[in-house]
Amino acid sequence: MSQAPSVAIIGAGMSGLSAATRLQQAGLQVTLFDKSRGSGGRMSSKRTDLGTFDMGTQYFTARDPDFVAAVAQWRAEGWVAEWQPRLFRYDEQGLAASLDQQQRFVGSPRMTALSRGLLGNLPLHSSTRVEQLQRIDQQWQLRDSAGEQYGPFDRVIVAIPPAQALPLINDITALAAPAARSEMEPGWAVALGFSAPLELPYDAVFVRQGPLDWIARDASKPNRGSAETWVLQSTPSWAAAHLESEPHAVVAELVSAMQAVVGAPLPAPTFQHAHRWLYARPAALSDWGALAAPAQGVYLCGDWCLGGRLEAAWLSGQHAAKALLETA
Ligand SMILES: Cc1cc2nc3c(=O)[nH]c(=O)nc-3n(C[C@H](O)[C@H](O)[C@H](O)COP(=O)(O)OP(=O)(O)OC[C@H]3O[C@@H](n4cnc5c(N)ncnc54)[C@H](O)[C@@H]3O)c2cc1C
Ligand SMILES: NC(=O)C1=CC=CN([C@@H]2O[C@H](COP(=O)(O)OP(=O)(O)OC[C@H]3O[C@@H](n4cnc5c(N)ncnc54)[C@H](OP(=O)(O)O)[C@@H]3O)[C@@H](O)[C@H]2O)C1
Repeated sequence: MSQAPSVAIIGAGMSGLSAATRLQQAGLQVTLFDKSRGSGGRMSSKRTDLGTFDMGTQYFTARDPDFVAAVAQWRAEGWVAEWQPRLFRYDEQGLAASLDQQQRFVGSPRMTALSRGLLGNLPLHSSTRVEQLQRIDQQWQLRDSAGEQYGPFDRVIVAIPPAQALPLINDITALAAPAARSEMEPGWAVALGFSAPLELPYDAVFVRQGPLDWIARDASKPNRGSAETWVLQSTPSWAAAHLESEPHAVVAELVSAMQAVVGAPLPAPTFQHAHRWLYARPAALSDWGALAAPAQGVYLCGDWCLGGRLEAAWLSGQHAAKALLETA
C-alpha cells in the first residue's frame, strides 16, 4: 500500500479512542463511529440539574507501565485527577474502614472529560449504529441502521462488546469464534441526589453481596460541585435476575439495600435515575490483547479481550492499533 491506510473505528469507548489516538499519532486517517450521542461508552456520565453522575466506570487504577505513562499525561492535561475516597467494605461482620495504598483516578470534572480529551479533533460520526461491513474491491464499506453508507476504508477496527460485534464480523471465523464464546454480564446503576449531606463517614463502600456491588458518593470525587450525589451499582447476578424490572423498582430495591449498609433510613432522594447496562463486564477474563484478521484488515478490541477494566480497554485498543500498524 503506497499511502497510509484509511481506518474506520466502530465504537468510541475507551478501546476505540485508544486505538484512534495511537493510529493518529502514527499519521493514519481514522474515522470513529458510535451509536451514542457522544464518545465514552461505558465510561459515561449523566448530566443533571444537580450536577453529573458517573453511571459506568467509577474510577480506574493504572498498573501497566504504558498505561501509567498515559495517565500521567492525562493528569498533566487536566482530564483526570486522583480520587482519594474514604473507603469502607460491608460484609457479614458489618461495615469497616478498608483503606489501602492503591491510587485511583477519575475523569475531571466528570468521567466523560477523559473521553472528550482523548477524542480531541478526531472525526466522530455519533448517533450512527453500524449494522453491516461490506467487502468491495479489497476495501470496506460501512452501512448504518438508517441505510447510510460510509467508506471505502482500507481497515476496520471493531471496538464494541462481543454480542454487538458478532453481526458485523460473523463471516470472519478468526474473530467470530472467540467473540461468540465471550459473554458479558449485565449491571444496573442508580443515581441518587439528596437535598442535604448524608453525613456518612465513608465516600465509597465495596459491598459485593445481594443486590449491591458498590456505593459511592459521586460528590466526593474531585471538581464535582457541592450537591449530595450518590451512585449505587448492582451485582451482576442481581441484574441478571432483574433485567426487565421497571427502573423505579430497581431504585427502590437498591435504596433499600443501601439502607441496610448505612444501618438507618435514608431521607427521600430529590433525584433518582436508573440505568441498565446489558453488557457491563466480561463474565470471564481473557488475555487476547486484541483479535486480528490481517488478511481482511479487520481488528477486534475491547475490555472483554483483556480483563474488564478501563485499563484493559485502553491496552486492548493499543494492541489493535499495533497489529494494524504492522500490516500498514
Ligand atoms: C456500571 C459499570 C461500572 C464500571 N466500573 C468500572 C470501574 O470502576 N473501573 C474500571 O476500571 N472499569 C469499570 N467498568 C468497566 C469499564 O467501563 C469498561 O472496561 C470500559 O469502559 C470498556 O471500554 P470499551 O471501549 O471496551 O467498551 P465500551 O465503553 O462499551 O465502548 C463501546 C462503544 O461502542 C458503541 N457501539 C456499540 N455497538 C455499536 C455499533 N453497532 N455501531 C456503533 N457504535 C456501537 C457503544 O455506544 C460504545 O460507546 C465499569 C463498567 C460498568 C458498566
Ligand atoms: N459494575 C460493573 O459493571 C463493573 C465492571 C467492571 C469493573 N468494575 C469494577 O471496577 C473496579 C476497578 O477494578 P480495579 O481497577 O482492579 O480497582 P481496585 O480498586 O484495585 O479493585 C480491585 C478489587 O479489589 C477489591 N478491593 C480493592 N480495594 C479494596 C478495599 N480497599 N476494600 C475492599 N476490597 C477492595 C475489590 O474486589 P473483591 O472482589 O476482592 O471485593 C475490587 O473489585 C472494581 O471495583 C471492579 O469491580 C465494575
